Amino acid sequence: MFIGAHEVTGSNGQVFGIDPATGEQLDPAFGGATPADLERACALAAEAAEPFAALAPAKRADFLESIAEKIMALGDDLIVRVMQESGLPRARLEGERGRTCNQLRLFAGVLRAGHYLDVRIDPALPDRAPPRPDLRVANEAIGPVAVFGASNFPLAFSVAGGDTASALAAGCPVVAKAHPAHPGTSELIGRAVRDAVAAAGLPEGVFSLIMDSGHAIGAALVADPRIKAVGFTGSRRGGLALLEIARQRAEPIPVYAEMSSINPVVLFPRALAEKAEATAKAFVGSLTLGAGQFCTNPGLVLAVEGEALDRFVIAAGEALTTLPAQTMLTPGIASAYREGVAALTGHADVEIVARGAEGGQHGGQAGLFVTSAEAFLAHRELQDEIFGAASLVVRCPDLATLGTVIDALEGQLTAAIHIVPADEPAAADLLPRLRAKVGRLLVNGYGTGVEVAHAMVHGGPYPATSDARTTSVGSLAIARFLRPVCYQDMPEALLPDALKQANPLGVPRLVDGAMQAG
Ligand SMILES: NC(=O)C1=CN([C@@H]2O[C@H](COP(=O)(O)OP(=O)(O)OC[C@H]3O[C@@H](n4cnc5c(N)ncnc54)[C@H](OP(=O)(O)O)[C@@H]3O)[C@@H](O)[C@H]2O)C=CC1
Ligand SMILES: O=C(O)CCC(=O)C(=O)O
Repeated sequence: MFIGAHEVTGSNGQVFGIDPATGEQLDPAFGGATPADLERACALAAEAAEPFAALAPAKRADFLESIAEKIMALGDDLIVRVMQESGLPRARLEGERGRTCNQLRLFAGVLRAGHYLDVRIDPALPDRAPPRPDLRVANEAIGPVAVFGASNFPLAFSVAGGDTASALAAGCPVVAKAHPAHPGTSELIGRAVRDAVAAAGLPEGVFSLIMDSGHAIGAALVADPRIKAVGFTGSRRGGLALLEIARQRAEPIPVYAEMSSINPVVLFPRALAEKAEATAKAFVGSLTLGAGQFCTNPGLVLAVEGEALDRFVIAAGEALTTLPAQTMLTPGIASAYREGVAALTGHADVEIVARGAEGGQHGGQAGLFVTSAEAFLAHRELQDEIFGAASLVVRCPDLATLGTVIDALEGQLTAAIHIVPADEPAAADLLPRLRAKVGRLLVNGYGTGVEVAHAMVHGGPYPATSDARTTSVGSLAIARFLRPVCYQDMPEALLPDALKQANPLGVPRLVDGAMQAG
């Protein structure tokens, strides 16, 4: 672990990585944090909060870029360890490393551009009746943030992933809790961040990495009064547990939890008639990407029954049958997947369309299933997330019933519609109902492979996330860790640089309601 600058082997139980391909326990043993380790990490984070928040944005940008450089400098040692701990293939992990570093660089750009500060100045109007005071507002860091690394993206959603990058960009110290599925990866990345903190001459409490051999330390981290927000990606049960801890604190805090989503894909009739087979092939590619271990995985297909949907189902089934099983991330995730699929196959109203090949100790065998709209509407459990490469096709008698199915859905990260121009009137009717459910609507594609960009939303209504107003991917993610602070009639010398009259940071500002470039 890294408790500030210090390398610490915890003495509170042990955490081992497991090679999911073989089930073999990987050396070395990592030690779990003691309450004293956690206390020190939180105390250091609290000490670092003010100086880190006050650091010039351009310096924080340099720091984020330096983390990216240090991650790249880990070279193949990093990739080899992540492969061992996750069972994910090299090409995917090299891509994920690139995404992780680009995410850090994206936030460096955000800091240099300055829009994130959302500076607004309403100059005093002393002659108005009543007089208006001088009002200046800018976003400021919320304080230390707890980040829970996700199992399924050991780099891009983990120790130096999107939550950490956006919190550090906002000027918030981070106490990261490693996911126990990849302790070795977490140590390597943690060292890169710790070294970047030292190289930038920042207070050591800007970053700590803790391990937990059970739930107690993670829970105590969320409960610690010095922590002001939490970032989490994982199960609904885990996210809700952390939300409950945060709610019961003397000072409740926001928990930004990204949890479960089945990402409906709506196949409109004309598109289905024109391109059922090609759509099915692309669908199976997205469904089985990374053994289906994406929260953006297309777990639900909605369409009007008929010959065109039959063609889609047959083509998707044929594509899926030929696929080998893929090693899942952990023994626990593989068995949860098998249980989820068993519940579906045992359901009286669900038919099996096709299964992929079996294989491997923790192999995920892909599956495609079909049910009726009537059964889907009657059985709420049919929309539970099955984390892995399983999807359910819901045959609807008509578009009106398809709309009713959409209305019955829980909140989702994404929904995809497949259309040709002749479907647009029907799509226009259903879009408002879909929009009410999701954070991102996409056309003729699938939600897997989220672009890290300024206009991305990786969020959505509960249970996709705990706060539909936010995103965990893309530059808007920084907003989760900022809060507006207004200065009224503050003397120039006491104002933060972002709000000084001469605009020393050169940031864009809304002055008396008019936008001024930086
Ligand atoms: N939709 C999605 O994006 C994802 C969904 N999942 C789902 O989650 C299941 C389990 O996967 P996993 O990644 O381990 O997700 P979990 O939600 O179980 O765990 C994620 C992190 O939260 C911690 N945690 C969970 N519950 C608590 C608690 N009550 N108190 C304190 N800390 C807690 C875990 O710690 P520890 O493990 O040490 O207990 C871990 O660090 C999968 O089978 C899948 O169903 C998983 C990943 C992504
Ligand atoms: O699809 C992606 O690229 C990201 C998916 C994701 O956020 C997740 O699985 O947790």
